[in-house]
Amino acid sequence: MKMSELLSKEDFEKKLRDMGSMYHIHHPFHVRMYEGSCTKEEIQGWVANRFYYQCAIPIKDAAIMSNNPPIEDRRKWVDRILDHDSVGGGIEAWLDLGVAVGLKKEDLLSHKFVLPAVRFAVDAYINFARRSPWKEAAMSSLTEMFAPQIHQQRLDTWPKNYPWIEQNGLRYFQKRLSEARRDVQHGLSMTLVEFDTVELQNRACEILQFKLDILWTMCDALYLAYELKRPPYFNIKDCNATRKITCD
Ligand SMILES: O=C(O)c1cc(C(=O)O)c2c(n1)C(=O)C(=O)c1cc(C(=O)O)[nH]c1-2
Repeated sequence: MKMSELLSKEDFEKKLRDMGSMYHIHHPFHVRMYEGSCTKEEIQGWVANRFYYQCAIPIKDAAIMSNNPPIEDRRKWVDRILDHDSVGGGIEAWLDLGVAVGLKKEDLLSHKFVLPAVRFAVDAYINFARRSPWKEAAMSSLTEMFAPQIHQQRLDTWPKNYPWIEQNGLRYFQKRLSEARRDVQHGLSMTLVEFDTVELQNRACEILQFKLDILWTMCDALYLAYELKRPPYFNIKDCNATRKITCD
């Protein structure tokens, strides 16, 4: 609901943090994953589809850089790109996760299992970063306020629930715990200072909702394809465009 009065910084932060009640950690697909009810194919489908998001993150961060933030912010933003793109960084760690769950690196890199709705949702994030003023695009990363909990949940439960996954594949989640907290410190302090009218505070909430929608929509696509077994064209005879996971 829209605010009609300017919130204090404390109340504005609380309002943003309260939106964590819509984080994808609560999506039924993630709940099943965390509880240990996912099949190997479901885990593989999630890892392969999420790789498209992983690849998009440094691209959207570069798009934010191209929209001319001040140098102090650019210096911090470079670290975000390196977190993912450097040698041994997030992209490589995610590829290791792929191998740990039984996927081939080349299949991940080809994005051949990526569902159309996942692609559209992730592309919407990149396009938003390209077209928006840098502060709006930067604050859209604030779903990361809620991310350490979801990474920790995986670290705590996957070894017990999915013993077939090689442990070294979980390095990505460990690595993100501190990186996400550092990103949030910067993104949140900027947002609390810069979004300083009632209109801007409402705009910030709208943007955070947009980002929550992207993450939730990705889970919806996974749920439909892997849990309900209704990927696109599932009812079309002999259709080879269903992005069915096929590996052994
Ligand atoms: O595993 C997750 O659920 C999850 C969620 C999010 C997020 O909330 O956007 C990110 C990540 N992971 C992540 O690993 C990551 O590097 C990241 C960067 C960003 C961003 O918007 O800049 N979000 C996320």
